[in-house]
Amino acid sequence: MNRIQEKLEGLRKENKKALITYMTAGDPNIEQTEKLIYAKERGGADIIEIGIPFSDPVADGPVIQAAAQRALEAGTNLEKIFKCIANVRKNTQIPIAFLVYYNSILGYGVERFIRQCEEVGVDGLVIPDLPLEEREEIMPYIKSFNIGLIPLVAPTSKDRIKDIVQDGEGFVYCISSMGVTGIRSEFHKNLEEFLKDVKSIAHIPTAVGFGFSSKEDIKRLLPYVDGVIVGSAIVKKIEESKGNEKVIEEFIKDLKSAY
Ligand SMILES: O=P(O)(O)OC[C@@H](O)[C@@H](O)c1c[nH]c2ccccc12
Repeated sequence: MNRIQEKLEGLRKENKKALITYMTAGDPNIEQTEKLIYAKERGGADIIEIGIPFSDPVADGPVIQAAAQRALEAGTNLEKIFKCIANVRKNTQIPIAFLVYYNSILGYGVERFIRQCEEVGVDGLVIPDLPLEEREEIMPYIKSFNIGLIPLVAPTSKDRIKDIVQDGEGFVYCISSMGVTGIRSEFHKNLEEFLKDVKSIAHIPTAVGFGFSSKEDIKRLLPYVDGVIVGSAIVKKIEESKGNEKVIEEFIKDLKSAY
C-alpha cells in the first residue's frame, strides 16, 4: 500500500474525509515549494498535489497557467522538483501526487520518470492529457513501481467511467465541471448525481475538484465523496502573498474547518 491509499484508508476508518491541495512546483521558486508543503501539512492538508509546470497546459485555467509561467521563469525543471521532493521526504511522509502533462513525462523518458518518482517518494500521478487509449504505454511502468495512476473522470465520461477507473489507484479524480481549472460559482447541474454514480462504480475512494474555493463549497460536496481538491484558490493566495507560508497555512486551516 502506498501513502495515498494508507491515508485514505486511515481517514475512512475514522469516518473522516480528505483535503487535497494543489500547487504548482517552483511558484514562486522551488525552495519556497518545499516550505509551502510543510505549511500545508501544518494547516491540515491530507494529500499534496504538485503540478509540474509545463508550457502548454491545456487543462489549466488562467491562475494556474500564470503559476506555471512564474515557475518556469524561476528556472524550475524536473530535476529540481525531484530534488525538492527528496528533501521533503526527509521531513514528512505526507502523501504526494504529481499533476503532470504527458509530454513532460515523454520528454524525460517514461521509465526514467516513473523510477525517479518512486525513488524520491512520489505516490501518485494525475496525467490530464493521457487518454484511456494511450494508457498502456505507461501502465506497465506504473505497475512495476509503487506509484498509482489517479484516473480523471468528468460528467461527460458516462459509460466510460468503469473503463477509466478500472486500473486506477489511490483515488478517482472527479472533475466537477467542464472546461479548465479555476474558481467557479456554478457547477455541472447534475454534479451530485455524477458523484454518486462514480462512487457506485469505483473500487477506490473518490475526490472532486475544479472550481472550489471555500469551506462552504467543501461542506456541500463532502457527503458525496471521500475528498475535495482545491487548486486555483490556493495558487491565487500564493501569488498574492508571494508564497507566504503563514498565509497559506491559515488558508488551509480555514478550508479544513469544513471537515
Ligand atoms: O484549480 P481548481 O479549479 O481548484 O481545480 C484543481 C486543480 O487546480 C488541480 O487539480 C489541477 C491543476 N491542473 C490540472 C489539470 C487537470 C486537472 C486538474 C488540475
